[in-house]
Amino acid sequence: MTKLSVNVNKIATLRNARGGNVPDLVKTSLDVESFGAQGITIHPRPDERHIRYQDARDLKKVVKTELNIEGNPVEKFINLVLEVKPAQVTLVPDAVDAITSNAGWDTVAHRSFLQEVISEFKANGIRTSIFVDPILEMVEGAKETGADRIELYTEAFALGFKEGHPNAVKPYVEAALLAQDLNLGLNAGHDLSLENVKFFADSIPGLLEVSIGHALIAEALYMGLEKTIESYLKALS
Ligand SMILES: CC(=O)[C@@H](O)[C@H](O)COP(=O)(O)O
Ligand SMILES: NCC(=O)COP(=O)(O)O
Repeated sequence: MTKLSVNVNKIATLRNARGGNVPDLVKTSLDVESFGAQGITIHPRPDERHIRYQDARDLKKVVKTELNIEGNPVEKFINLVLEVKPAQVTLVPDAVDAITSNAGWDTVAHRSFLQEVISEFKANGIRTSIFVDPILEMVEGAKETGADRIELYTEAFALGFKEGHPNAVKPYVEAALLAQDLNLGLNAGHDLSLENVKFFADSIPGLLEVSIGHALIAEALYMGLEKTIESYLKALS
């Protein structure tokens, strides 16, 4: 079974639009858990435009499933993760001004930096994952960094699938098989939705976790959060 970690960035975006505490990120995250999601993902960006660093501290106190913190390991982010000690940290090489994550790591060019950061997180008992494109050399490079898992960046799959090309999943299957051979755990995320997630999860061997936010929150506008999460859990079972 693949676990569902709900990315609650968009709840924070909505809250920040008015400056108060509606919707309440902590309450929504607890509801998400009570509806059956097996994890909560947050991606604090340096400008704190959605998730604030304080949100990570607040969520750590109450999340009973797995808290996954994603982000670019700049000093401020590293310090936050070491303070909060989530179940998992996912390293994403996003530029400060990026609208959203738009590429995986070059795990060969950044190997020694990633090795250093990962060993510090692991020494603090935090599971580590690296966001990568489905490129075999990058999966091999991720193994060399000492990471526990990789998260496959699924935007290209989502786009191909939407345009009627289910074979867009092929590079992901190959990357997943290599990850299995290398004994690297496998997560995936970005632009997954109720339309594509079942096909993706059924195609990918050894998929441990998907993190989904943007589409899930948009779908919940029509279906409600509880029913939407139920639909994802069914698709992933
Ligand atoms: C790592 C990743 O794929 C992202 O999708 C992400 O965490 C979402 O970030 P935004 O909510 O800022 O678009
Ligand atoms: N790691 C991906 C994630 O957390 C959510 O991405 P998206 O569903 O908002 O595109």
